[in-house]
Amino acid sequence: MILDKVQLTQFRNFDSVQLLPSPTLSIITGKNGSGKSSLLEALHYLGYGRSFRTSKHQSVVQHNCDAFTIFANCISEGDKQYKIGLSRGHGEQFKCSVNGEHFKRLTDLVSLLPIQLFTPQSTDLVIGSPSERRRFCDWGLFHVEQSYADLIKQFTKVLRHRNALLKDYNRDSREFDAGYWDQQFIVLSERIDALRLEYVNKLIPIFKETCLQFLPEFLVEISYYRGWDKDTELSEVLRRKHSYDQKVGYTSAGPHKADLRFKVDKNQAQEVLSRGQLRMAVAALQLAQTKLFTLETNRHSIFLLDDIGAELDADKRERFIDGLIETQTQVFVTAIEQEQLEFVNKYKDKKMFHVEHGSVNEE
Ligand SMILES: Nc1ncnc2c1ncn2[C@@H]1O[C@H](COP(=O)(O)OP(=O)(O)OP(=O)(O)O)[C@@H](O)[C@H]1O
Repeated sequence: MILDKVQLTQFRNFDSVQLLPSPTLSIITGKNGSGKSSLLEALHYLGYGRSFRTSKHQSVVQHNCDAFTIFANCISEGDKQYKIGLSRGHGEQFKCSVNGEHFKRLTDLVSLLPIQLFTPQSTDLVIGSPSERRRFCDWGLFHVEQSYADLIKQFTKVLRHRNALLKDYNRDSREFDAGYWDQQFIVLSERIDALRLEYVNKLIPIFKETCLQFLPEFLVEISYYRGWDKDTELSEVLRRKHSYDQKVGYTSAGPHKADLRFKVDKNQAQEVLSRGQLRMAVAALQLAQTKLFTLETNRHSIFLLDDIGAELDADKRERFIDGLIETQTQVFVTAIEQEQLEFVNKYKDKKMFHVEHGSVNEE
C-alpha cells in the first residue's frame, strides 16, 4: 500500500494542508520549527494510531481548535483505492473510517498501513529496554501473520488476570491453584514464542548481510531470548518462580519478557559503537525488517526518516535510502537543508517539498 494523497486539518501548526507524495521518495525540507516532523507525525498516526513524540493526543490538535483530522488516499498493490479518515478531538475517542465505513477498532485501520519510523532517538531500539525490541518484532509479525494481533490480545488478557490472582494470592488462592489460568498462559506463550522464533530466524541472515554494508568493521550479532530459560519447560519455570511471583505480584517469566539481544564483537553494543554507529545498527535492523516484509508479503511498506542529517554521514544516508528504495518502499525523508541530500538527484521520480509558515509547497 502506498500513500497517494494526504490532507491534514488542524494538526499541530497546519491549519489545512495537502500533500501529494511520490510513490518512491518524498523529501521534505524546512527550517527548525517549520513543521517537517509534524508531517511525519501525521503519517505515523495512520500506521499506529498515535504520535511518536507524545502520548497526549490533545497536544497534536492545533492550539484553540477542537479536533484534528487526517485523511489519506491509498493505493494497494492490486490498484485498489482506500480512503482512510482519522480524527480525534479533546476528550473524545478516535473516529476512523475506511472507504466511508466507520471502524470501532483502531487496529482494523492500522493493519492496512505498514509504516516504520527512523528518528535520531531510534538508537533506543538497540540500547533501550527490551520492550522496544519486542515491539519491533511484533510489528513484523503483526503485518505478516494475520492472527498475531488477536493472539497478543488474548495473551495480554490472560497475563493481566494471572497477575491479579498473584496479587490476591494470600487472600484467596483457590482460583490460581486450580491451574486453568496457567494452562491458558502456557498455551498462548508457546504459540507466541514459536512465531517470534520463526520470524527472528528469518530476520537474522538478512540482518547479517545488511550489516556488512553498514558496519563492515564489526561483528554484529542478534539472538532471540524467549522470556524464559531455553532449556526448561514454561510450566516448570512457572512452578519454580511461584513464590517469587507471588511475593512481587506479577509473572516474572514469559513472552512479555522476551528480547532480541545485541552483541557487537561479543560486547554490549553501547560499549563498542559510537552514537552514529548505533544509528547504523538500527538502520540495518529496520532495513532488514523492510526487506523481510517485502519478501514475505509482496507488499509495499512506508518508511519515515526524520531528520536524516543528524549523525549519519552522507555515504550512510545514501546507502539507507538506496536500500529502502530497492525494496520498493515508499520513503518520506525530512531534512533542514537540501544540501544534506545532494545524492537524491539520481532518483528520477522523487518529489521535493518545502514547509514554511504552515504550508507545504512542492518544488
Ligand atoms: N498543537 C499545536 N498547535 C499549533 N502549533 C503547534 C502545536 N504543537 C506544536 N506546534 C508548533 O508547530 C511547529 C512545528 O514543529 P515541528 O517539530 O514539526 O518542526 P520541525 O520542522 O520538525 O522542526 P525541527 O527541524 O526543529 O525538528 C513548531 O513551531 C511548534 O511550536
